[in-house]
Formats: sequence, structure tokens, C-alpha cells
Amino acid sequence: MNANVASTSTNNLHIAAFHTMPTPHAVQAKLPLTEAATRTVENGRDELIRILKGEDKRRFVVVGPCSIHDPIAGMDYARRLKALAAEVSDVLMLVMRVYFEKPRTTVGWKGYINDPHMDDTFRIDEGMVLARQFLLDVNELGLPAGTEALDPISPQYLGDLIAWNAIGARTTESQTHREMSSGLSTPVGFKNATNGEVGVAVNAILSASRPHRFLGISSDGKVSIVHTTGNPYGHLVLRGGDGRPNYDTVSIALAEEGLKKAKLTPNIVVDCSHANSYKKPELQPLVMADVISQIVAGNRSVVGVMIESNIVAGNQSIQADRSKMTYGCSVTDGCVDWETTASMIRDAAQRLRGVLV
Ligand SMILES: O=C[C@H](O)[C@H](O)COP(=O)(O)O
Ligand SMILES: C=C(OP(=O)(O)O)C(=O)O
Repeated sequence: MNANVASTSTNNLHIAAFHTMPTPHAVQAKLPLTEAATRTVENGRDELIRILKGEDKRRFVVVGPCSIHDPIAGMDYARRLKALAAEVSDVLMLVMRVYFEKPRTTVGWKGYINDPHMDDTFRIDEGMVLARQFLLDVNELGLPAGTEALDPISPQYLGDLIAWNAIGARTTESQTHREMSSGLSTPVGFKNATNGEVGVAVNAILSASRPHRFLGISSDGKVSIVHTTGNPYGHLVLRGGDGRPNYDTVSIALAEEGLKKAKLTPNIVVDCSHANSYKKPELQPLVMADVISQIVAGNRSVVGVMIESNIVAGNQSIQADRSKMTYGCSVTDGCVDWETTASMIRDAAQRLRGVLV
């Protein structure tokens, strides 16, 4: 690592250091994609695309911790989810939420890549390798992974291991994220804004579907002009906003109308967490049950749901003394516990059997 700042009287006044990162190619060479992981990523993306095209009548569920902070607990969760995925695969496709980058309302821990040791040492170089190892392990189990694409450079390091990307509520309106999405290799779910505005996500889907030219990095770490071809698999994620849910039948009908007006396929994912459950994780089962009722009643636009779930319910603060922390409990948003998650998914599968069209 080096640390030098070429500052002048007008430049880099607030930058203390530049530490060089290993290139994406170097990180990938250290932890290469295996055959089993490649199969999981390719099959996961294909299944998602078939669901988005209406060729596969199942629905997908992006489910897992609000953020990964402990890879041992994360893999414990992944193994449970893999077994559950096999049980419900006739009607539901499960994608594990593997979120490493947290967009904060103000400040706070920004995730496993930014600060993997959770002690403000900010070893992004180590975090990137640890995140890649975790994604490899999840994919080798045969479980596809979904993540939030927040940092526009990270996909060059990790994108080959991701089956589904989200653009978050705080960045759906950002040109940088729309440009990045236009080049991502996966289907991308754009969330409505934190104030509940859905139009920005519809605009994001349109923007990302077109080719763009912008500044980025190549796999050998060179600043480059990136040429993208456009992403045809953008869809809408309703997460509620401004303290109000938006998964009810009227909100979904309005969202469908907005997508159709923009000449987009009305594909909607409902995030059972965030403002849809007033940030009370214990309300997520009610949201999910309501959305499943809409599908059972004939709704075709809801293609998936998202659940924030962990081994243990709720959340906890990060403590310097790790022995005081609860295993398998979120350090960001509160989650439902494993038992609740399994029964939400089993109930949904039970109700969907025989009714999916
Ligand atoms: O899902 C994650 C959080 O809602 C998001 O990162 C914002 O978190 P914060 O409001 O605690 O910063
Ligand atoms: C940050 C998240 O959600 P949102 O962008 O909807 O706030 C998340 O799902 O982790």
C-alpha cells in the first residue's frame, strides 16, 4: 500500500491519503470463479430472466440478512436457506440477500467491504477479498446471490458472482448508478425513492435500458471510458416511503400503470421490509402474506418479494468486545429470525401451489 497525495493550493485539500487497491483482475486471480459457482450464477440469472419474461410462472424471493458482518453466521444462514430452497423450488426461486455495501441515512458502519473488522480500520482491500470469498462459498452451495450495487467500482471485483442486483432507494435517481446498471450482467431491481416517489425508479429502468458512455475502471484497474449496451432486465422494487407502505393493491395498480405508460413490462418486487413494514421487522410476515394473497387472487405483475432475515430476530449495535455480540443477529436493520423466515416462505409456497399462472 502506498499513501501519497499530490496536493496543490486548490486540489485535494480534504484528502489525507490514497491507498492503492489490488486490481479486480488480481483479486479474481486470487479467488477464481469455480465451475460449480459459475453454474449457480448462470442458472440463477437465467431463472430470474425467465420469471421476468413470464416464461417461468414461479416468483422469486430475495431473502437474507440486512448486511453480512460475520461470514461464519452468514454461511450458517446460507446452508439453512439452501435446504429450504429445495423444498419450495416448484413455486419459489430463492436468492440469498448478500449485502456488503450499506448506504447510510447519515453515518454509520458502511458494510463488510468498507470496514470488514468493524473497528474503523477501513481495510477495503481485505474487505473486497473477504466479500469475494463469501460469495464464492454461497454460490458453491448452489445458492444464487443478490446484492445492492452501491459503489460503482465494486462490480468489477465481484459482479461475476452476483445473480441479482438492487439499486437502493437513496441512489435510484443517481446518474452514476443508472449508467452502472446499464452495464451490469444481471437483472437489476430499482427501488422507489425514500420519499415514496415511484417515478424516479421508472425513469431509472428506462435510463439503464439504454447504452451509456461514462468513466469507470477496467479489470486491470485502469481508469477507462466504459461503453455499455443497456440492461433489458430492469424492474421496480416497491419499499414504501415517507413512513407509508406501498404494497397495497391500489399502490401496485398505480405502479403497474406507471410502468405501462413508460412502455415497460410491469414487473414489480415488493420489499416486505423498510417503509413497507414501518421498519418493524416483525411486521414483514403480514406484508408478505398480503402480497401472496394478491398473487393468489390473480396478480401477475408481482414477480418477487424481498425479506430482511437472519438467524436471530432484531438487531444489535456493534461492540468492541465481540463476545458481547449475539451470533446471527443483524448489525444494521432489524430482521425476522430463521424460524419466522422459514414459515413465511413455506406458507407462501403452500398458498401458491396450484394457483400460479
Ligand atoms: O437497509 C438498510 C438501511 O435501511 C439503510 O442502510 C439506511 O440505514 P440507516 O438509516 O440506519 O443509516
Ligand atoms: C438500503 C436498503 O434498502 P433501501 O434502499 O430500500 O433503503 C437495503 O435493502 O439494504
